Amino acid sequence: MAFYLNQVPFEEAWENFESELLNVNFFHPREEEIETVLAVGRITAKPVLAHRSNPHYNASAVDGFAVKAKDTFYARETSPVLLKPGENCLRVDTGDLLPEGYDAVIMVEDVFYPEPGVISIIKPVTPGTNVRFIGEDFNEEEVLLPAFAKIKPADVGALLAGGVKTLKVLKKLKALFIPTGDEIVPITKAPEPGQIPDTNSSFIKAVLAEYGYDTVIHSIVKDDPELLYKAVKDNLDLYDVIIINAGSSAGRDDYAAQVIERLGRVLVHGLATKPGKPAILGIAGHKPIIGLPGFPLSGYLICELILKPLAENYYKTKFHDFGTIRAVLTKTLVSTTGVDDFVWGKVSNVAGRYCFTPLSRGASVSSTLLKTNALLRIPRFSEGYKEGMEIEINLKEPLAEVDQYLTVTGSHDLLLDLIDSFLREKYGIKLSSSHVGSLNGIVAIEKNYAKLAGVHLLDPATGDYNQSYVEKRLKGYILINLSLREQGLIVARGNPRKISGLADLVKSGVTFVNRQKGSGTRVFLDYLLNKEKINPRQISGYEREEYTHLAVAAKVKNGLADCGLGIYAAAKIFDLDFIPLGEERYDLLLREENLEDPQVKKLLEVITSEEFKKEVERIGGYKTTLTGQIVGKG
Ligand SMILES: Nc1nc2c(c(=O)[nH]1)N[C@H]1C(S)=C(S)[C@@H](COP(=O)(O)OP(=O)(O)OC[C@H]3O[C@@H](n4cnc5c(N)ncnc54)[C@H](O)[C@@H]3O)O[C@H]1N2
Ligand code: MOO
Repeated sequence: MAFYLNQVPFEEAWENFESELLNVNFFHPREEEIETVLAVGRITAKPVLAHRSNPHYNASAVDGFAVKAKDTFYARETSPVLLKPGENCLRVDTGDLLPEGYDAVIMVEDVFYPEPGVISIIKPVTPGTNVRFIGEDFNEEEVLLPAFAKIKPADVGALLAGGVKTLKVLKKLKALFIPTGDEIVPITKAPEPGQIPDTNSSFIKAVLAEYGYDTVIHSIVKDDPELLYKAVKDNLDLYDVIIINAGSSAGRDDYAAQVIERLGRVLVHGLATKPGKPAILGIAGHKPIIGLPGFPLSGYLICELILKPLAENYYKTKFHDFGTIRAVLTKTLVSTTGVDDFVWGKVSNVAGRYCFTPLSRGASVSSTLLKTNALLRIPRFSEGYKEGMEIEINLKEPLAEVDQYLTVTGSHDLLLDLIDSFLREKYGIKLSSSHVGSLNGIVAIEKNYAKLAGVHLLDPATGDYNQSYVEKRLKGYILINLSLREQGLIVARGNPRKISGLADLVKSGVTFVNRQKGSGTRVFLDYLLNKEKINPRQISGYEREEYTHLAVAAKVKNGLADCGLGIYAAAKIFDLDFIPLGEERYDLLLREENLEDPQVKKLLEVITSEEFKKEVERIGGYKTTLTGQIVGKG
């Protein structure tokens, strides 16, 4: 075996892989003939020549009268030339064949009708006026498309005009995706604890489709080296690329490398990347075999780093490249040297500059895939990047779409999802929210990392909300109320622990799930605990932190905690019981200058609309008496 879980820089690994594939002639074009009408997105294998000229006959370019130019030579306003349709001129329409013997066309609106059966012309025309001659557009045998061109929708029209009904394109790369693992079950089955639904197969197939692969999904192969060996061996001749999913690392049931080695050669096992470390690159029977790490983000990255360039080399074209932009990093990222760290995040435009907010870096976190629109690479010689630095990021969607985002940060509230739906439907604006808690939300507005922040911070000294906290950091700000909302204890349905208030949290056996420090809910809890003279250290689970109301409710629902503090709406969604503890003010904080921002203005239109307020009241646990009103300024 060439390398066993070595850490090879990915460029080096790719170069090694590519040169081995060149040696076995893998990138040699393989072609097939297909119908032009089905060719969009395919890559031409050869130059495509016109089968006929366009136009293929001399045609009138206008509605008018076909004439012989020499007959009009003396036409003047003062001495018009009279012609007789049917005798020395003919009525034609746009696209009609130019009749034999005629060489120009005069538009109907340039002609006068002095008497029936006669037309009068007051300006001469030259031969060819308003005529499209044979081959004016292109001639038979002319090259319409070069080899290795990606066929666009508009190309189809031109090809068909040139009589090209079928053409030679590169055969699509055929990939076989083999999901492996005793714990993996088909997505059609409800997974039992310990079982994992085979989400990778469909996900990676869809990713590969964007790079021009046709992927077939093999049935799930158990962790048995003989079964995996057979699955690969039996299919080696039928596919261009074989992908073995999971079983790539050094676990007891990780057989991918061993199987590849039996059938051919492992070139690389282990990349100096994070995620994606255990990837395997091998060759058997002149075919590339790739061992994809099982975690979704790891597998996705290997698609980007290896399977994408593989296809680009074969098709000699680039796929889904939206380029790079420079953006300000909103959070410090620490990275291990020696490893290229890839971080997915969300980029949006705030106050004329792009801001990049990293998402969770866990390789198994599917929600990162849902939210991301950009990828950052921290090179292996770097220890990371500091918050506030300008960095280069790789876009994963077009810049025009990035510009549609309105960034909201701070505390999480379910109404933000509702606002997002309203904004998308009415104005094509997309809310991009990240949840960092109220205090960090204020910091984000101060640093101009977001246009809005949700805040609900109770000042224990005054009983008022938000203003005193914001004043400490910001000048020129505005607080606009989003809603008054009920906070309380979220407990299991039927309240089996008989919890009636905070005092019950210290009862023996009662477990609690908390919100993160800096969140408004946490401040509220600590305020109440202090008021009731309850020692937080006596609460079992006080140290367990979640980032959203829904996450707290989900913990209670799943029996992982007996109760948590959160809003009524979260309890309702999970069909849990709720013990109200008080009403709080949830406001949106923004810089005064952003009040005139077009996206912010639309958001204010949404939240002040009756339609929105009605929807909010329907959810329950919210009051809209102050919604949309300026409740603080400074
Ligand atoms: N001792 C070591 N342990 C691990 C190492 C290591 O170097 N030494 N590397 C870690 C890294 S990094 C990764 S990434 C994973 C990769 O593991 P495998 O490729 O061997 O995959 P499995 O362990 O079989 O599965 C991991 C995980 O992937 C998910 N999975 C697998 N198949 C599917 C599928 N078809 N659909 C959805 N999800 C799937 C699943 O969550 C598995 O639990 O190894 C670390 N360990
Ligand atoms: O490659 Mo693993 O993906 O770092 O988690």
